[in-house]
Amino acid sequence: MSFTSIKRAYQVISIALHYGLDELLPPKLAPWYFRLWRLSLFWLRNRHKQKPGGERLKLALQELGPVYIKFGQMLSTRRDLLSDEWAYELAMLQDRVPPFDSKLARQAIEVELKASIESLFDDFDEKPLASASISQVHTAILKSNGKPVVLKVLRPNVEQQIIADLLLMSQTAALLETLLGPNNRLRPAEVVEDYRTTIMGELNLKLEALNTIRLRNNFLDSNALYVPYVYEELSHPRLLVLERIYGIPVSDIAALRAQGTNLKLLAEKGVQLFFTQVFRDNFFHADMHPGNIFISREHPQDPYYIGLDCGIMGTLSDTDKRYLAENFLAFFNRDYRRIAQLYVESGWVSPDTDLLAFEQAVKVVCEPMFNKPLNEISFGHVLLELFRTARRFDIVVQPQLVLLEKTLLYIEGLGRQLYPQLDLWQTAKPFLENWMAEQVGPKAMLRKAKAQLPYWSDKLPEIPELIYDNLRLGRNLLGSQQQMLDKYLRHQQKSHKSNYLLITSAVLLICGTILFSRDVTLWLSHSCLGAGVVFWLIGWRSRPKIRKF
Ligand SMILES: Nc1ncnc2c1ncn2[C@@H]1O[C@H](COP(=O)(O)OP(=O)(O)OP(=O)(O)O)[C@@H](O)[C@H]1O
Repeated sequence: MSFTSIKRAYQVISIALHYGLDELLPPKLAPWYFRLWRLSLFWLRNRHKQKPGGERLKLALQELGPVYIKFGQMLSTRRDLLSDEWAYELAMLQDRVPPFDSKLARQAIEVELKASIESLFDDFDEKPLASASISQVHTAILKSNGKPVVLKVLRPNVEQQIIADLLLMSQTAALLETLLGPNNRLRPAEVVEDYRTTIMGELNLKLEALNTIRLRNNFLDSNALYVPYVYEELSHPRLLVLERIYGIPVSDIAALRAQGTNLKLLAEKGVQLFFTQVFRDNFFHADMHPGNIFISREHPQDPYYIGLDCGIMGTLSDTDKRYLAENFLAFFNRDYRRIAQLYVESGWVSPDTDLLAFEQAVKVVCEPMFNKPLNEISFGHVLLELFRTARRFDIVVQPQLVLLEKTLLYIEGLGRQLYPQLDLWQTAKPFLENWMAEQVGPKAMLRKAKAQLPYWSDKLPEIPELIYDNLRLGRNLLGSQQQMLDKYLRHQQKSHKSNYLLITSAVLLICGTILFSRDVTLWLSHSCLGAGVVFWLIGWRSRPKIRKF
């Protein structure tokens, strides 16, 4: 451990203790040696005793800096692990942080471009447009086409800070894992691993550039989503150059109302967008917080979304998608047995799961939701509750489904904020039903056959040869089977002959012995005994050898 990591570890510990996070640990995690260690750090008192636990955790993460803030934001979506109160507090974490020196930003941009800013851009604004935990955004005009662009550049040394913090986090998680035992519900190591994948993805702006291009291409002809153009040739792992957009932040409802935006249509488009990304494209934006979503200023009667920040994208396997759609449909048909079966069939829970008990548990969580009018039921909460229930039955947590659940919660929250009467089910049901019909109907068979076509056209030339080989193999097999059968029959015949001789020999020997003992004619008894011995010898010699067939 280097001096810097020791210093950071002390800093983390002192902030945690100042907010009394040690007092929030369950007794199992605070054995006597932990309490002794805590007493030895007597000068680090809890200075926020009067505040509730969730708020103390939020404040501590905020003070610990960007990596911990993002961690808290991610944790806030793990409602299967946290109570609602804590999840709510963590969801309020904001990662707006003071900007870093624009000289450093300029330097970093020029290193990536291997050219001076002035040679490629006009009007580079030294004052950042936005400054977040990982990057800072500056505006400029691209010299080559005169179009406004933004330059998103990573903070200096952000990678080293993140790697150091992640190391500390995984060491703490490993310690907690040992203290909690293998069957713990909190799974700290898994949570930290999830986070590592997410944050490391955000550190590579080249990846973000590729994701943005792919999402943009998926929605090129759409009137629901616009994704800014990426200047790929100017984008690098630490720098992203994008078309500048001038939308209204989605959270600014007052501005949206002022320009007469059709909020109902906007909310419905949001839900459709989500389902299109998940079910049609299998590529969904998984960081849909309000800072990343803007609304067009043009034709407010038919508004569209503008999506930014494609650092974290999710995909689902075909099987996951199908089970998910069936899950929603089964839920709205109140078919709880089907839900339980789906969880087992998809492999999300073990095949040994007690289906009846699981079905009952699903019913207990789902049935009360129907006490609400249909337009108040939240898809996100249905999914969340189902995962929570499945957790009791040892669900294997699927990171891609957790991402999806988080995105769904965002979309719903957003939709209801824009248009509180939004009937999610009515908006999504036709989409899901159509999709399901396409997956199982004759159309789906035709599509799957089409998808298999390249494989079969590749294999087709080999087919005659394969048939010939198989026929020859079959003929050889038949031949050898016939031989085995003949051998078996010969063996049986020999065996019968030998048994017959041995039995005759036994009868002659017994008769001979009886005649001899009763002093009946001597030659007769001796002949019987002699014939018995001869029959025995022939029978013994003609018995078949023991062999395997
Ligand atoms: N193409 C763009 N046009 C106009 N403004 C933009 C553009 N891209 C980013 N911004 C502004 O910069 C802000 C931060 O950008 P972005 O969300 O991509 O950064 P980030 O570091 O990934 O932030 P976060 O940590 O919140 O995810 C956005 O909220 C938006 O205000």
